[in-house]
Amino acid sequence: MPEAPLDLLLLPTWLVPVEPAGVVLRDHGLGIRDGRIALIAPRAEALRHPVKEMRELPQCLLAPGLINAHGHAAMTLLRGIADDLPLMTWLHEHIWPAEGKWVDEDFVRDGTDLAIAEQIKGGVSCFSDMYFYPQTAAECVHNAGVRAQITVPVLDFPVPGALNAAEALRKGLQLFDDLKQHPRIRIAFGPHAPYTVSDDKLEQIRVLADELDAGIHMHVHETAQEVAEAVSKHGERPLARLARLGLLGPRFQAVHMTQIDDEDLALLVEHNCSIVHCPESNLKLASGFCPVERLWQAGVNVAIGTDGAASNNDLDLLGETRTAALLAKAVAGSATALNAHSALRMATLNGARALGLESQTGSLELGKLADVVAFDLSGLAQQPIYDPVSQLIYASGRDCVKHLWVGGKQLLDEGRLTRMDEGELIARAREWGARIASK
Ligand SMILES: CSC[C@H]1O[C@@H](n2cnc3c(O)ncnc32)[C@H](O)[C@@H]1O
Ligand SMILES: [Zn+2]
Repeated sequence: MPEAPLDLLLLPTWLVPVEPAGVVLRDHGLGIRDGRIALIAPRAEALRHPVKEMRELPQCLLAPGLINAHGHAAMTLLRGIADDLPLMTWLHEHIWPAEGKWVDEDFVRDGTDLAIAEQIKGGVSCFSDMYFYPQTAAECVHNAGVRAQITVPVLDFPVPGALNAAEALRKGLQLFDDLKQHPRIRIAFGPHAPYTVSDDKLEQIRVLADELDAGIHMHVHETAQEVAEAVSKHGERPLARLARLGLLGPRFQAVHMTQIDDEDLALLVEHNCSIVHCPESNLKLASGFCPVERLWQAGVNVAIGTDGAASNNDLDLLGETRTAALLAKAVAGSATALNAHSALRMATLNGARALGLESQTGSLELGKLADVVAFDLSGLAQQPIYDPVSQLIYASGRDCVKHLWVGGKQLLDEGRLTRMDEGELIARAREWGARIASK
């Protein structure tokens, strides 16, 4: 049988598979067939394969698409509405009142589309979302062609789209059912935080997540205040409470974790949990510092997230990765902490692992989905190039993102969105901005 032709052969100057770690392949080709990576070979060998389409990518670094492991997509429409405030003031006095007033299905649709477009332009092939009207966010993901974990938000009080936790879970279970075969969307549970979800609901979520083999994604230990209040009210740290309730395990995604004592670390290791580190949101809200190097040394999987655009204020995962690499050194008091290759791994394969997708995406390996980003390193500010990964993490901005494929489908071509109308997205966002600012 003659070999079936590749659908697409990409020929970059550098190919960084992420797995194996630390490898940079020069002058190699990556072939895609049926949405998956079908070939990685030296250029001359790759060119001997039959191909339908070939793309030369001179001075480009080809890497796995970036994975934004925590965000609130539709909050793009609240970008800059309440800056320079600590978490609880920001949330109680500004964000929750604004969400109560403005968030409906149209808000979520327009805000999520804007977030998806911003992320595609920033090289993100997959993101995690925790927001209201998850069914609407799922529709946006479906239409845009990206990959996502959509979480079902659960809180003890009424929120947009659900009068109570029971309604949120009922609608969430319907979403699980509707999307269980979706090739790009994975549904998970999103209990908001230990201070907003009571034990009975957490226990219910544990049972459902076990039954459905689903992820549990939650803000945990975001600030020292959260931990101190829990200890003074209940005599227990929030992570210890979650362990007692049986929530911790390999499907548990603890977002933030700026406060980690020895017992917390032991729990994270014992239960093989993932952490989602959101350094810029933590810096801007002065929430604290996640001890990334300590976690890394202990073998805990650490992924990266931007958090929402109202606390970051962008969805720039490449920038976030640079911040993470720099901050890890300052927090560890060691310049060797989190080097550029490890930082890129956090932004790709570790994100995939946190979301339970590591067998499918997060690295450029044969058989994996073709979620691939091409960064253009030909610019003046990136010269000379000793190590292209160092140049990407420490010397490049998201303007160098040139192409993005998700499952082999091109969503960004020469920096332009292929499926979304940028002008229309901007117009819709401006309309929301004008409406919200006028009230
Ligand atoms: C369950 S829907 C999401 C809910 O979370 C709020 N939120 C956004 N960022 C944060 C954060 O850093 N900590 C806690 N809560 C946050 C968002 O505004 C929604 O209300
Ligand atoms: Zn968040």
